[in-house]
Amino acid sequence: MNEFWQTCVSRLEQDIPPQQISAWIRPLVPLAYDETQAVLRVAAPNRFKLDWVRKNYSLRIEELAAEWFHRPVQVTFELAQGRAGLAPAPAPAAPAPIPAPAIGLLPTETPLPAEVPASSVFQADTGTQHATRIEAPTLVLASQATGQAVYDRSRLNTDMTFDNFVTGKANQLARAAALQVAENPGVSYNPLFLYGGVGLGKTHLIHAIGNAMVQAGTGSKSKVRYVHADQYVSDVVKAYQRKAFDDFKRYYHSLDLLLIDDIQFFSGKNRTQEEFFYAFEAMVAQRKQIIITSDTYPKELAGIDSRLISRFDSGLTVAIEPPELEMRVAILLRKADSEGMPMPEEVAFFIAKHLRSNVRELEGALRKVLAYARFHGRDVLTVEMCKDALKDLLSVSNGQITVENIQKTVADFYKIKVADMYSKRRPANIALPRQIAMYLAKELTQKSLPEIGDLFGGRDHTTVLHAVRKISDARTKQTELNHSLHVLEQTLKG
Ligand SMILES: Nc1ncnc2c1ncn2[C@@H]1O[C@H](COP(=O)(O)OP(=O)(O)OP(=O)(O)O)[C@@H](O)[C@H]1O
Repeated sequence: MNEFWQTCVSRLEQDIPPQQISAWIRPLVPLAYDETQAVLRVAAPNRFKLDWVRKNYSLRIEELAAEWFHRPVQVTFELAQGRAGLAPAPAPAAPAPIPAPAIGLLPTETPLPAEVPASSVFQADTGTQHATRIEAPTLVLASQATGQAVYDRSRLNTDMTFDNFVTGKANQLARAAALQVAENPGVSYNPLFLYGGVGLGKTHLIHAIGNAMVQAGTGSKSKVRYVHADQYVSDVVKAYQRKAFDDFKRYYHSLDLLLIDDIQFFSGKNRTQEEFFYAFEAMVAQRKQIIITSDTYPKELAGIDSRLISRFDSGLTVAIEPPELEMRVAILLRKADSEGMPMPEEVAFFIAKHLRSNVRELEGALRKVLAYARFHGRDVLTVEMCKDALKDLLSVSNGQITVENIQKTVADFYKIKVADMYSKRRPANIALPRQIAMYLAKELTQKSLPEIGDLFGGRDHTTVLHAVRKISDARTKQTELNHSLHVLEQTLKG
């Protein structure tokens, strides 16, 4: 069941932008598949998400389920027990106090996509006087009382702060740099460039900087802007369509703080890169702070103009690495606490020992354990309960380094599908990670070359040998590759 769900989410990721995946798909929890009725039950964390997902994604999920289970499948959605669970990860921008009505600057004039009915974009938060629109594609805050919609222009997620950012060896440098920048924007490190694998806290940290600046009064909310690179690209497209580049430039060049997430999405988008280059130059010249995140360090970014790469590297570049065991435990304890269900240390150690790759994965596991506990009416978490709640996850990560672990970890790291590890496809962005996974399989497991070949879609042992030689040779010559391998080995060894 969980295997189906993981595959289903990866397939949806190919069709749906990442922010919408985070907002709508990740918060869903597959509950059960009834084989006799061919019914798949899926839980949504609240009524709004439930309605939205049912309307917009149920057909696609049914198609994927039919493909997986080899028969027509009906998907039913229900509210998660007690509407419990962690906030979706990463959470969409959080409700904030309603600011004074804003006159839309270009990015706030983004029309709703055609399929979004105006009546459904506001989610009433029972008992409160505000409503929140969730990522479709921009965040809107509205006062229900007055019916007056205003945009939160900063797009800051107020849930992501320094206070709730757990620190350890893996991220202490990044956090120190982020704090320094929040205290001295525009003068200490400009730009600050944070890079690291998926789900390691880059987005969290840049929101924390924005929130700290707004709170300290060093950045007025209207002059701080968080933007995902995808959104920036779409703002450029809209400026194009409306011949509104002057507005676009005026808006971006006037910011005090620009937080731009996942810059690797600029790859191959030349006009976007050009506009960003001008914004960058204008802001840095005026000592306005820019903070960038990416899945890799500047020189490794593919499809990005070398002028930009050299600018990215001109401030401070810091890595966030996968969390070590103690940090994973600390994160679990902290997050379980904030969910009102304290976790005994032995339970946190048990989960952390088995799930090593990133914080988002830990949050997912915690969500499952909490949902399981609530469903079974338990108020104390135990290791036995975790074994049951996480059995699908644990069978993949059973504490030992297996070829399956390696394939999943490498696929996550390079953002490709696990299925690509066995497929016959050979584009370079897949072939290299696959060779790396073969190399690690040889290094870190007892498997023979033919056994490894079998586990990689029935490849010949000479193919594996070639990959092992190639990667071990390349790592002695390429510092970047060596660094990536080091991170992967660390993740796998926990
Ligand atoms: N050190 C940490 N302490 C507390 N929570 C964390 C920490 N690191 C990450 N998280 C949480 O893990 C989730 C994923 O983090 P985040 O979205 O910041 O990752 P990311 O590095 O930006 O990933 P991606 O590259 O996939 O966008 C978030 O809910 C975030 O709050």
